Amino acid sequence: MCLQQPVGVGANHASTSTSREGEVSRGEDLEKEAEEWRLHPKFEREEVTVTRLEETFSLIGMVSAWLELDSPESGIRYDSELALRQELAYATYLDVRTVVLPPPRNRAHAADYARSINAILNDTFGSYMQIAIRIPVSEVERGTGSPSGLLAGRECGGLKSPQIVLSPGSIGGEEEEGGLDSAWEMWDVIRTVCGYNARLSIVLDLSPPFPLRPGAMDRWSAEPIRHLFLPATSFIPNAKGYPVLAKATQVFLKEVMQFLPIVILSKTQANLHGAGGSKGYAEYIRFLEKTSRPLQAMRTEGTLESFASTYMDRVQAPLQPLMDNLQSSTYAIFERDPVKYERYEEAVFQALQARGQKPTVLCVAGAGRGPLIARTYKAIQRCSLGRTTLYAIEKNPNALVTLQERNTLEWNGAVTLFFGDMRSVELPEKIDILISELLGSFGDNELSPECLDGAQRFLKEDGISIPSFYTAHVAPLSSSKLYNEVLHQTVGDETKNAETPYVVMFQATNVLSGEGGGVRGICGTKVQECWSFEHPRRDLFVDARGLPFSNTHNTRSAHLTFHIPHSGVLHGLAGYFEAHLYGDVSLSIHPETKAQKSNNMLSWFPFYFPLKDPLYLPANAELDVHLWRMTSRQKVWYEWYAESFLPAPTPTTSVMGYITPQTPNTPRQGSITPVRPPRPSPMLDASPSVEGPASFMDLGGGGELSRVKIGQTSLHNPGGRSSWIGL
Ligand SMILES: C[S@@+](CC[C@H](N)C(=O)[O-])C[C@H]1O[C@@H](n2cnc3c(N)ncnc32)[C@H](O)[C@@H]1O
Repeated sequence: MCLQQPVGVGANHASTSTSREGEVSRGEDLEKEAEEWRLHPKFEREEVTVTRLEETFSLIGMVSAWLELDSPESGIRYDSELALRQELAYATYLDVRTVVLPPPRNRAHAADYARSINAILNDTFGSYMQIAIRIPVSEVERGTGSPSGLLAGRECGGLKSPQIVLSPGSIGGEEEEGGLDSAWEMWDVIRTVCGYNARLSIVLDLSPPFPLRPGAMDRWSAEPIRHLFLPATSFIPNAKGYPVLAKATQVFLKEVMQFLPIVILSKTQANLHGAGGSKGYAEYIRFLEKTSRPLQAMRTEGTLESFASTYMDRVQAPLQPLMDNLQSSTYAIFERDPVKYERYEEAVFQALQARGQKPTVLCVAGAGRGPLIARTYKAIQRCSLGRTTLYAIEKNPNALVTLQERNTLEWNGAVTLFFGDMRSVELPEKIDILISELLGSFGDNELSPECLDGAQRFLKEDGISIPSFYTAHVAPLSSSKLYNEVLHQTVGDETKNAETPYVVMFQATNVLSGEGGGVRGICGTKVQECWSFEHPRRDLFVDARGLPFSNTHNTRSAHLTFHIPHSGVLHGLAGYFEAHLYGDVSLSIHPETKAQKSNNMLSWFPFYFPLKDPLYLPANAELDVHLWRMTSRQKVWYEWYAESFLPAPTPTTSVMGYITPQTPNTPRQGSITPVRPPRPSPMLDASPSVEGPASFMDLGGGGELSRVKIGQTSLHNPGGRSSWIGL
């Protein structure tokens, strides 16, 4: 929907007539015409490229590229917004569902651009229309700064590669460094001002140059990318002259293909490459699609990705198997896991083997529909060692019926079933091996610690628990999709929803933390351990029945510090667990160990602690995360809170060892004078050479750094007011 520039836009730039009089009169005419247009905007037939409904099915409308919603001149901004409304009204008339807007170009006026978009999103017209903002990933080329805000991308259809223009001094005089993150920052301003409106998305413009800094593109995977814009100029010829993409662009594209974006190719008819013709570009994109690992994993049966493909980025309330009685269909989903039960069988097998010929009493606590009994039974048969006795406990009366049936049909009555809560049921004798699977996505969130504390009284002195040990882990997460999901739920109020942890199969997310100690060298790893639980616990004070007096020993707290190498927005915390079953057998959903410990295990999606309000984190920030596991007599709950800091020189510290340049007022050349190290810039993204403690030296420092606080979240879920797990 390419329009000519209406008279109103830029009319106050005026003309170059030869005579002064003519100039004045032409100026007046233009102004009058502009006023008429402002009052009643309308198109002439020859100003539009489509007119009929039949032409607009699946059409993506390209809004005129000359619109300057972020012009430094308020008149141009005003007229641009009017012209945009005119185009969108016409697009709505023709039922166009998606329109692409030209990129913001002027960081200093990104808020103006954002305000206009927000006003338009809140207008009644086009309420089904997706507004896609074209965002170029290419970094600012030094020296292109111009206050005019419009250097490129003016031509119709916006096929020219847009550039970002920084107004002089727009980012606190740090133009050079600020440019690195400008495109993302402008997008961040727009979506924040627009309240994370679900109708707003990104057309990621991959026009060259493609950013090569490590981690520079990661942040885009946490944003709503619905389209990719790929001009033929992004391609390079391969040895035979066919168009291909450079390695870094290929890697990025293969990764984002899991979001199923629409790829918009342009200039394919321009004969820029020797072979392949105009179809060569699309054929190459299809080839990348076929070799995209995440996409193919989603399409291959038996993988976690294919199992979870309909759950991607959907927040779900965690199960509460202690408080609720699960449905048969829920158990059936667990039982599809090809890995978890195999791991348990192996753990029981190893534990039995370690006991040799000794008679062994085993108990499966929380047996559900019996898959762990079946695997324990198999492990016993595989061992064919000494005499064994097998008990099972289940508190869900409905599942007990299935257990009774299976015991008769499959296990020849070899299992003695007990109905009730493992914290109160009595067994006829002490046992050697206690097998349970009461783990949640965060390890302890389905109250395995409390249940097993109650069941450990069955264990003999040297008895073992499978699992024996588990740990909870977190990482700071960015995802506008998840933020939206939590915000726009149909049930519950906003506070309650934002103070509830969820289970989510992450897709459009980005872990913001980096490895390495950060600028001050004190930060932990990318994903950090919060706490652990061990079973059985021999140090508990117990009553006459063998039950703990209180549950205070199961409270936990964690204070973790993360290094944030690239600027980003924190929307929540990702949670994971690792569990040691027995011997060398473990389970894990920790992103760095899951492939090695329990690859393709389907039973657990990661945990997600949302934030009520997003927290902006500049590059090189430190994020302190506080997490608490709290308990009362009736319930267990989590509280969470985060603070952000920037490394800064200690105010009183002066550092010896810098050779100052000679000026009339400084001592003779080569003398050593105390100077204060320059502040590491929040605008300068960390590169591999600036991630460790030594990096500060690279930044020109060398002195002690403390830190200044720059932000915080509220305390989430105090007293378990919004979410808790019933005991
Ligand atoms: C996560 S399911 C696991 C079921 C089955 N073991 C499996 O792996 O598929 C946990 C089971 O433990 C049961 N359960 C939870 N807490 C219990 C308790 N305190 N006493 C007895 N059963 C319990 C639940 O009813 C549920 O059947």
